Amino acid sequence: MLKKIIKKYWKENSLALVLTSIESGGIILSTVYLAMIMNSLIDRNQSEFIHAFILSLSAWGIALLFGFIKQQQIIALRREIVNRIVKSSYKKFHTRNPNEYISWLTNDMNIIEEQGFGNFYGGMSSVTLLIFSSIAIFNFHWILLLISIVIALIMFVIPKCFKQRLDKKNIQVSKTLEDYISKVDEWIKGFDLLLSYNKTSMIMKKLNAVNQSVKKEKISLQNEKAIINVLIRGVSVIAQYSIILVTGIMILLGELRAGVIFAIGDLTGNFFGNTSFFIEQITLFSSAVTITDKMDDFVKRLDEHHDVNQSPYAFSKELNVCNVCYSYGENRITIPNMTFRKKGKYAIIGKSGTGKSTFLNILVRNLSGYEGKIMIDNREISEINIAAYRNHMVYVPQRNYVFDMTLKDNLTLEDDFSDSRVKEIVEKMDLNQQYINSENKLGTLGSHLSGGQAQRVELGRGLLHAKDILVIDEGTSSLDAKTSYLVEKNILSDEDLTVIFVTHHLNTELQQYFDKIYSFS
Ligand SMILES: Nc1ncnc2c1ncn2[C@@H]1O[C@H](COP(=O)(O)OP(=O)(O)OP(=O)(O)O)[C@@H](O)[C@H]1O
Repeated sequence: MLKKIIKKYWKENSLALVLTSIESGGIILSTVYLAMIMNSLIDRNQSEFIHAFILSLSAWGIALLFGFIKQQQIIALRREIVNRIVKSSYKKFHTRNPNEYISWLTNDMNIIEEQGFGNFYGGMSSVTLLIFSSIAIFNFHWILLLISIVIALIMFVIPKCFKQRLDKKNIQVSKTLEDYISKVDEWIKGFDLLLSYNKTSMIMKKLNAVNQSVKKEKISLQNEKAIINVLIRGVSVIAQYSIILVTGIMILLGELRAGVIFAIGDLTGNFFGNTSFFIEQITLFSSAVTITDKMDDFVKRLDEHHDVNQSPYAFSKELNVCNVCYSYGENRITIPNMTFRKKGKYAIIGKSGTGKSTFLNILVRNLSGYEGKIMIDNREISEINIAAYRNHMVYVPQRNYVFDMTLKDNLTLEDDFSDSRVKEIVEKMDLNQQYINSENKLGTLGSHLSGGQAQRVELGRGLLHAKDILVIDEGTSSLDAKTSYLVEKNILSDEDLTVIFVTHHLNTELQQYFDKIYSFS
């Protein structure tokens, strides 16, 4: 994926390359500018002073611009990853622990930022300095440059021998970091529970264990890098001495003047120093690219896109469920035959584990690969464009999810709804009216709300967005009898909606509102 991004932003990269060259040139010229500034001060030459000063400022300006462009690349990569995650289907998204995505966008981005782009641009800078030194060495004698190039090529072979091991270690580090994020999420969130058991020390124990693995993998990666660097620098030192030796011989043979010996050390130091630096940087850069391979793999397995502007579709008569079975491996679940008429109200009851949530997940097309038929107005649901289908069906899942936004934003999900409609929903859900225009946020995962309030926010969101069919999975399980009666009655009184309501506590007083009650066994 990184390769793709680099290709896509090649124009900016090549610009950055030019800027790096100018920046490197600027670094060398800065001494000249300083000398010019000092000379102009001594000579009290005002125009020369301004000239040198502007040149000096321009060099630094370019360096700053270069830094800005470099930053843009990382932003682009983050955006690309988020874009790909957003486009994944329910099934693909859940092939991974959500914390892995968090790790991609945090840890992996840091690795790519430091080890990837940092080295990429550093490598570009070395190339420029390398070119300057080569020109200078060539100026003395072409044989010196030829020998330098041959040794430099040998140096390029060294990291190739270690490439596979380095890539593997980079991936290992990235994986242990994913694991670390997952464990931090799992155990830190369990704090309240563990506190009541006097077992918060478990957090320390579990996180220490996974931290040790991160440390071990990082040290192992660091060792690998150190071995490569020592070898490259070793060859670089030997190369410098060899060139000095050759220069000495050439002076004795009368091919070069004696003064060259004083300059060649510096020049070869620059040449081989930058060659080894370049090799190190490019090696680290290319192994950072390997991390993005796992993201590519994820993207290749995406099969479905959420394009909400797809062809229109309308629910006009009825939805039929006929001989549907779903298997989780060996566990085969049989769904009873059911019919849901437009604008009808249906309850689904049944013992825990009989497949009610599984059915709802099939119905809202989170799960595919079922046997049997689910027909909506005589059309198999899997044949309808998924985005268009979801536009008509709203699903309120068993586990509610409240974002750290205001009540209004949580209900509307930042869609356009009139204030009066939002107010009506807040009333129907028996939520506090004073929250409607409040700027107060509801806290991460609704931490500023009670369990029952969070559930009513989720139900309100569903009711507000539902156009045709509202599917609710135990949506009132955290509410007291009086509130759940009120909220359920308000939902069931909506004449235009088809409601499919899974519940463990069917309110006898509300039975009259249901057209049919289906029982799972
Ligand atoms: N992702 C999954 N992987 C494997 N098995 C699963 C998965 N989800 C559910 N199951 C199994 O499928 C069966 C039906 O689960 P489901 O959640 O649909 O039941 P339910 O009737 O909704 O239960 P409850 O009333 O307790 O919510 C259970 O045996 C459950 O263990």
